[in-house]
Amino acid sequence: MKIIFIGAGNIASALIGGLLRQGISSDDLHAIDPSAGARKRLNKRYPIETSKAASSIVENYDALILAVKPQVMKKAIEPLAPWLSTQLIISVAAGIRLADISRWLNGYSHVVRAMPNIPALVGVGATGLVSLHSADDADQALAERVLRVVGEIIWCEDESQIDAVTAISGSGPAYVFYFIEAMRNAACELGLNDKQARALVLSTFSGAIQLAAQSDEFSGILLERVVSEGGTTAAALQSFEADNINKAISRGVSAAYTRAIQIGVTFGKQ
Ligand SMILES: NC(=O)C1=CN([C@@H]2O[C@H](COP(=O)(O)OP(=O)(O)OC[C@H]3O[C@@H](n4cnc5c(N)ncnc54)[C@H](O)[C@@H]3O)[C@@H](O)[C@H]2O)C=CC1
Ligand SMILES: O=C(O)[C@@H]1CCC=N1
Repeated sequence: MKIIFIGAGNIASALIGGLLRQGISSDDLHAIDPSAGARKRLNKRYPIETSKAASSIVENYDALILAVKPQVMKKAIEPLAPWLSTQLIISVAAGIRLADISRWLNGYSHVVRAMPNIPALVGVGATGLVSLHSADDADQALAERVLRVVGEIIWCEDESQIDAVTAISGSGPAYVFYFIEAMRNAACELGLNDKQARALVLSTFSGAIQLAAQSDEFSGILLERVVSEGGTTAAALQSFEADNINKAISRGVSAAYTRAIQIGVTFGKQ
């Protein structure tokens, strides 16, 4: 399974790191990026070959992962068209729709959209996938093989669901890091030092997540187990409710979803 990345930034780096950690050979990976800085940063961490522009080497790979920003996608992929025959295209860009990618590649049919997330770096990513109707079983099987290496995958039935995946698990690690930072700051305000705060907050997140994953019960029931009437947790939860934190999270996720749709519409007009 030979994979070439178009774009060598944050998500490409997480996927490359994850693939290498899970035993994919560095000889089977390549990254193209016009930025010398991006290539240098990648090569500092991973010993894979890189190039500054697309060339006929694209023909030697089974899958191309498009990992550029949505606004430069058209410009980045148009030069690839002459070297495509049966290779699978996997776009990880937020919003950019399958039909537009196919059109920019002169009607190329082997296209899948994937929305991974950065825990892929440590093999525990979550990826949603959706394919063009014209993509065949072999395309879907290869996309699954590539992304399963770095974590869980789910298939979406229609393309609008991938925008929901983007808002939940694509952007989601940032929401979790935001909550972690807020808890760390709160711990320090209460007099714990930064080392203590980091240890307690990370163990609490990791412990709660493992408990929820290993339990048959909904997280709402697990939450109730922590709450004592008139106790400390109840005091915190009443304060969260008064601040409408639940609604604020829902509004934030909706904003991400709406933005994914806007990105698709705006940049798909090109
Ligand atoms: N960062 C994340 O957690 C996730 C990002 N994504 C998607 O992945 C894409 C990339 O995001 P990041 O890695 O965060 O951005 P980034 O800015 O870190 O990386 C993008 C890279 O593309 C390169 N690039 C620009 N023009 C190019 C061209 N013509 N050919 C090849 N490379 C070119 C840039 O030099 C840069 O290194 C976006 O579309 C984003 O929606 C998807 C899932 C998660
Ligand atoms: O923020 C973004 O647009 C990308 C998509 C999901 C995570 N990062």
